Amino acid sequence: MARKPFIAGNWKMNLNHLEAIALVQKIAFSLPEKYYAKVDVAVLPPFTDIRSIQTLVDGDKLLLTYGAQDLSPHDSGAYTGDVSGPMLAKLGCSYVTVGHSERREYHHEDDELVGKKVRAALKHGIKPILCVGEKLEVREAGGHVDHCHQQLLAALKGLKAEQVKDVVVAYEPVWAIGTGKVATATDAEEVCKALRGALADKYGAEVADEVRVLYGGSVKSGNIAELVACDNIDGALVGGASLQADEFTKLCALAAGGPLP
Ligand SMILES: O=C(CO)COP(=O)(O)O
Repeated sequence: MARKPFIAGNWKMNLNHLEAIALVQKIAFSLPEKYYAKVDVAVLPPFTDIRSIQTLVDGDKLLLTYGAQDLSPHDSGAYTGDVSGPMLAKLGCSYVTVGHSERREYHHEDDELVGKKVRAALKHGIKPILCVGEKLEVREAGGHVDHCHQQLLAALKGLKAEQVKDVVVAYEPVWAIGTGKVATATDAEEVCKALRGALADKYGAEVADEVRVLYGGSVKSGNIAELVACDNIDGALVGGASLQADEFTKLCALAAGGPLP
């Protein structure tokens, strides 16, 4: 089955709502609509930008989608500072990142919490972008495939095969994030292929064939083409390069198979 490439821009904690509007307008202006037939594009801004982006996307009927970078495992209640799945769904979010290594590291999120967040997203019709990835010492010890495999299956625990189809998996080796050190396409494909294999073993070939597996970590317009050329890499979760309209547009166009706009 041919999976449509998917490029998601994780803005992390960058851009206020005015800057967010300006960036989405620039992307909309520079990436002609015809590209969306061949690539799905999403931006994942901070919470404070989402309402502005919703208004822009709905008002101008943009084909770009958007989502959030985190959600609470709870629907509502006394959880100061948290934002829930129903709130994100009401804002039209299509995606939410879950288990990003920065949340695992700075907010001590473990696989159990990540799993709860995956289930919270799915419950409200939001596709989780489930991030897995190893630190440098794990890769150097040769444990990267097992590590990612374990993170994946732990987060999906308890889900039915039908639900797993709506999960997007992102392989993001921690040592490649924000460092300029991109994994080689061969290294990225090795893990993405193993993750799809793990999904096939547990949920069946049909599910594994449908799930989109992305690579993330220092992705730019200069390396996206060789990454998406790999059989098991269906696109990218892009950090730094998603903050520049020209670079992000180029990257999306290349993931669509070109030509550059
Ligand atoms: O963490 C990332 C996306 O979620 C990757 O970030 P960079 O593209 O800046 O390396």
